[in-house]
This record gives sequence, C-alpha cells and structure tokens, in this order.
Amino acid sequence: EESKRLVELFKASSLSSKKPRGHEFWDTQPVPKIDDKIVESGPIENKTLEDVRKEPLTLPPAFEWIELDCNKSDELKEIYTLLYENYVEDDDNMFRFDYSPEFLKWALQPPGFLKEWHIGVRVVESKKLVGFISGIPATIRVEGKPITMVEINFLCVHKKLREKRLAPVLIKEVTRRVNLRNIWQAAYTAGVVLPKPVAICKYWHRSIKQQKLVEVGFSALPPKMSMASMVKLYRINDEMKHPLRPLTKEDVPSFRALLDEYLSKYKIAPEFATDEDVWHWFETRKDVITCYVKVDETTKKVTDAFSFYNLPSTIIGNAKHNTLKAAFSFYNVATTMSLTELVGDALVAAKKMDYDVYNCLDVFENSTFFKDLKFAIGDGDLQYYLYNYSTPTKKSSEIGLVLL
Ligand SMILES: CCCCCCCCCCCCCC(=O)SCCNC(=O)CCNC(=O)[C@H](O)C(C)(C)COP(=O)(O)OP(=O)(O)OC[C@H]1O[C@@H](n2cnc3c(N)ncnc32)[C@H](O)[C@@H]1OP(=O)(O)O
Ligand SMILES: CNCCCN(C)c1ncc(F)c(N2CC(C(=O)NCc3cnc4ccccn34)C2)n1
Repeated sequence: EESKRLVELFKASSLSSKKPRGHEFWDTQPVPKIDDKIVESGPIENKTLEDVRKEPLTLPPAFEWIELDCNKSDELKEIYTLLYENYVEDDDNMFRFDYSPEFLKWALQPPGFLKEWHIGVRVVESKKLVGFISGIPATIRVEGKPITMVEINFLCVHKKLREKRLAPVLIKEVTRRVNLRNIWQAAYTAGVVLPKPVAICKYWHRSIKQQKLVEVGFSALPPKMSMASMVKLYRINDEMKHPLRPLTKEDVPSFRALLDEYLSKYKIAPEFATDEDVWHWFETRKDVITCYVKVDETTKKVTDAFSFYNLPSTIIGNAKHNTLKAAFSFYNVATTMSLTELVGDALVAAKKMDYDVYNCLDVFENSTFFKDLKFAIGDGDLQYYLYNYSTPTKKSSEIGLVLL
C-alpha cells in the first residue's frame, strides 16, 4: 500500500519528466511567468477592438451562457445558492463562505456596473446554474497611475464539474466582454498561487467569541491554558473609546477626500472617483457593510473611519454550530487617533454586533496593531493579481486595496 502511494506521489511530483508542471491556461495569458523578474510597470500586451472575438466562447453542447440579473431576486438567489454550495472552502473543508444575497447585490452592482459582466453557465436541459464569474468596473492606481480596470470575483464551478477546464472558458469569456468595452486590465485575488502574484498577503484573526471558535475548530486552546483564562485574555470592552457613529450622506464629500488622500500613498489602491462610489461602498447596510466615522465638531469633516464587511461561513459538519460569523476589515483611516485605537473601537462594534471573529489582512499598516490588539496569524494566504499589467512585486504594506 505504502509503496503504491509513493509511486503515485512520484508521478504527481515535478520530478517525473512526463507531466509538465506548467500552467496550460495561464501560460497563454498576458500575465508574468511565475519566475519573471519585473523591473518596470506597464501593460503586457496592447490589443485593439479589432483583435477581440465578437462571439461568445464555445461551451460544450450541454451548456449555455446566461447573464444573471441581480435585480431579479430569483436570479440573485441562483448565484447565492451556487456559491453557498460550491464556493471557497478552507484546506480542511471545515468552512465554506456564505456570501448573502444582499451582500452579492451590493458587491455586484456598484455605480457603472454592467449586467453583461455577471456571467453564468447553465445546463441547457435543467437550466441549473453550474458556473459563474463576475466583473465590476474600478479605477485602480498602480504606483500613482490610475488605470481603468475590472475587479474579477466570485469565480465558481459546481463541485460536480471540477477539473474539466471550465474555469479558463469562464475567464476567457469575461475577458472578451470586458475587452469589448475597451478595458484591458483587471485586478483579482485568490487563495491559490497562479502566475504571478503582485503581492502575497496573510490573514490575521482577532477572536471575539473565543469559546465558540474553539468548539468549531477555528482556533485551538493553547496547552495548559483553561478556557476561562483564554476567554478572559480576549475580553473586549462594551464601549468605544471615541465618538464614532455610522457614516451619513452629508459626511461623504469630506470622507471621499480623506480616503483618496490616504489611499494615494499606497502602490496599489482604488480611486473612489465620485461621491456615489463612496456612498455605495460605505453606506452602512445591515448584515453587509458597517462604516463608522469620527467627525470634527467645528469643521464637520470626517477625520477617522473604520469599516468592515459581513462574510459568514457555513461550518461544515459541526453538531453544535452551523455558521461562523466573521467581520472582515475593509478600509480604515486614522488621523486624530492611532490606528490601534481606531481598530480597537472597530472590535467593540463587532462584538456588539455579535461577531465571532474579526479578520484582517496584513495590508495597509495593519501589521502595526496585530500584537497590541491580540490578533493571531491565520493559515490562509491571499494572493493579489493584476491581469495584463506587469509591475514589481509589492510588500503587503504597499497594498491599499481590499476585494470582497
Ligand atoms: C481585462 C479583463 C480580464 C478579466 C479576467 C482576469 C483574470 C481573472 C481570473 C479569475 C479570478 C478569480 C477570483 C476569484 O473568484 S478567487 C475564488 C475562486 N473560487 C473558488 O475557489 C471557489 C471553489 N473552487 C471552484 O469553484 C473551482 O475550483 C474554480 C472555478 C476556482 C476552478 O475550477 P476547476 O477547479 O474546475 O479547474 P478547471 O479545470 O476548470 O481549470 C483549471 C485552471 O484554472 C486555474 N484556476 C484554478 N483556480 C483559479 C482561480 N481561483 N483563479 C484563476 N484561475 C484558477 C488553474 O490554475 C488551471 O489553470 P492552469 O494552471 O492549468 O493554467
Ligand atoms: C476573491 N475573494 C478573496 C477574498 C475571499 N476571502 C475572504 C478569502 N479567500 C481566501 C482565504 F483563504 C480567506 N481566508 C480568510 C481566512 C479565514 O477566515 N480562514 C478560515 C475560514 C473560515 N471560513 C472560510 C471559508 C473559506 C476559506 C477559509 N475560511 C482565510 N478568505
């Protein structure tokens, strides 16, 4: 048995000359090769509309393309259900993201969105949705240069149709439709390593409901520590230190100025071009997005803000708990207090809203507060990618972009 397993391992390893360890699909795409050394920044290929295929990519006969309309609750529910059953899981298949329908509508319909970029694959016979990929418009500054891009997200193929090369077809189709709109760059993140990460970021977690996190296997009780002392260690105050309150429409112009100023110092960051953009992304929506601001009494301008989004996970096969309630840090700006005090108040807000855990990437200056606020490093890396744009690899702290 053991020797058979070793033979299997050898075959699968890169030692066996037979199987090229290349990327059949990604090596055909305008992205840097895994071991490229990049020195300057710019597009990798320059195509024009004439080069773009006019008709949709060919699907196997049993399948058809479909555009999903998020304004139709039944179609939004179809996207939700596909992801609920088939989207990202951790390596041990203990958790699977459970993006809600309201969250998906928010994520997919920012100002300037196009329904044609909400692309599904259906089974002709049963009309069952078995594949999805989405793009939304975004202006991303790369080393100070604003580039019109799309953000690609929610790529998903039904578990029963995995490893049949359907993902490259979905990716090529969304690329085609975006190119037809004269957009040639994209930004995306993934938990997997592909050619070629522009940054590799780490997740850090701050326990809020320590006991539940241990019960579901999200975190482990350190040896020789009692649950009681562990709970005490992670206790969070009930009141904030600062007078922060939900963002209002009147706050938007000054908040947009504060955000754009703050984000301009990062090597990769979004540009929130209009007040509508900022209101879309930061208006507090129950169970979707929370944004609290501190406003200067005299000038009435926003001086500090924290925000986090709601992304629960299904707990796969746990007798006592079905859902992990996680808050994911979004954009935070501190000018009249330390980032540590600001995020400390975000933890108070998250506790009040009954979250189990508060998650953060080591982007922005986030690593400055992990120790003081008792964050623990996670086991999930998040790779950042740019499509058709090469630029030298960035440190996590040079990234000022958070995708959903
Ligand atoms: C200008 C506009 C451009 C727009 C497009 C920009 C690019 C956008 C790119 C997409 C950004 C997505 C952002 C997010 O949503 S990241 C979240 C991705 N979704 C999940 O992880 C959900 C659960 N998993 C699945 O649904 C499937 O496993 C997926 C659909 C991920 C792959 O399906 P499957 O497992 O059945 O495999 P296959 O046989 O069809 O295809 C195998 C090929 O696919 C490459 N692969 C595997 N995983 C990913 C991945 N996460 N990004 C890009 N490529 C990926 C893989 O390296 C291989 O290529 P190569 O190694 O042979 O070359
Ligand atoms: C394209 N959009 C990228 C963002 C999607 N996001 C949020 C994501 N992408 C990959 C990850 F690695 C990840 N992690 C958050 C950390 C975490 O919480 N790990 C335990 C856990 C709880 N629930 C789940 C569900 C799936 C995977 C890990 N899970 C690791 N987050």
